[in-house]
Amino acid sequence: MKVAVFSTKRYDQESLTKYNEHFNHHLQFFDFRLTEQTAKLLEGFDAVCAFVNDDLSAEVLEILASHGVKIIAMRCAGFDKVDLDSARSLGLQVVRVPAYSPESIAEHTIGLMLSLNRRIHRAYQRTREANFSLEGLKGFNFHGKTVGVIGTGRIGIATIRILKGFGMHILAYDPFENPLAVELGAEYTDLDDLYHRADVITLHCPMSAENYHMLDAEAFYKMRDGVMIINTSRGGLIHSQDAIEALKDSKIGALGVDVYENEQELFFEDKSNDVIKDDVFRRLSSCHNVLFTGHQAFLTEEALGNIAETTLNNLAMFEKGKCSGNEIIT
Ligand SMILES: NC(=O)c1ccc[n+]([C@@H]2O[C@H](COP(=O)([O-])OP(=O)(O)OC[C@H]3O[C@@H](n4cnc5c(N)ncnc54)[C@H](O)[C@@H]3O)[C@@H](O)[C@H]2O)c1
Repeated sequence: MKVAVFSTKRYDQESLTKYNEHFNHHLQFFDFRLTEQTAKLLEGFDAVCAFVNDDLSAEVLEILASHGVKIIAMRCAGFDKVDLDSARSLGLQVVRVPAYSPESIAEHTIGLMLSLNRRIHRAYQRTREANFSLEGLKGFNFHGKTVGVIGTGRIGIATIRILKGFGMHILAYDPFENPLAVELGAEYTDLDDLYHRADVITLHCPMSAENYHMLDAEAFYKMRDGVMIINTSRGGLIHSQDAIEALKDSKIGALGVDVYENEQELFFEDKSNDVIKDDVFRRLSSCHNVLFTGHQAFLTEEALGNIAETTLNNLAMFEKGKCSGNEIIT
């Protein structure tokens, strides 16, 4: 298949090229994002391979379909950027990589928790300047504390497995209870109770119209003072402006985020020579108790390999008229 691969970095190109030896697709890499403008380049392509911040709105999908594209292969788990109704009505298939390595995201989640709690990000800066003062670096034991896990799918379960090792009491919320979570000792409860009791809250649910800004001023109000919040899911789950107010009031004691609601303007690029115009981001990132990573939770050797192999196989199965099991349009 002739595949236009958008938003590629060197690590994507290396893993896709390596695994494509078994598939022989014709891959053309673009380092820029898919937008209404770049979609116009796609005459003669059968497929588009897109990533988390590519634009797959109705307008873009219409351009792709008019150029003869038949399938969108998301090389990620989330598909919140794809207008599925339009894809369906245009006869476009959409495939994804549902589970490339839940442990990669779970381990990054724990990395954010530990760094924030024990102020490792601050200690790193200080010791480089021979400042060995411990003032302001006090943390707390995770052992015996309560963590609330919102979303108990693949990544939520992988995270619970690690949290259990810390000796934490685990609360869980998910509209569909997962027996694996119960087996691991998690206690399912409703959101209000989770907000009320959790010392740490970690988000592992997908982004949807219903849960857009699920953590807003009203939700923060119900939480414990000084709560730690971790988001490695999707930026739109947190109302960033409300989070700033909750940080100012010390309602949020620590915020660790790998995703941000306006990340498409920032993440995956070197902006160190630019003046960042996003004031909300600037205010958040200036807080000593906020730790950002730039959507890197997936970035492990194992995850990249699985993403490449599954994506290329999804396309190969479509070409053969077969199902891979990773179709979103059914
Ligand atoms: N930062 C990264 O690099 C990265 C990488 C992969 C995935 N993700 C994000 O992680 C999310 C979770 O991935 P997964 O593989 O565990 O998905 P999954 O489909 O296995 O699990 C998601 C779970 O969330 C539950 N859920 C849905 N709506 C909910 C709600 N409103 N409240 C609570 N739970 C709800 C579902 O019932 C399901 O059990 C993805 O949707 C994606 O946004 C981020």
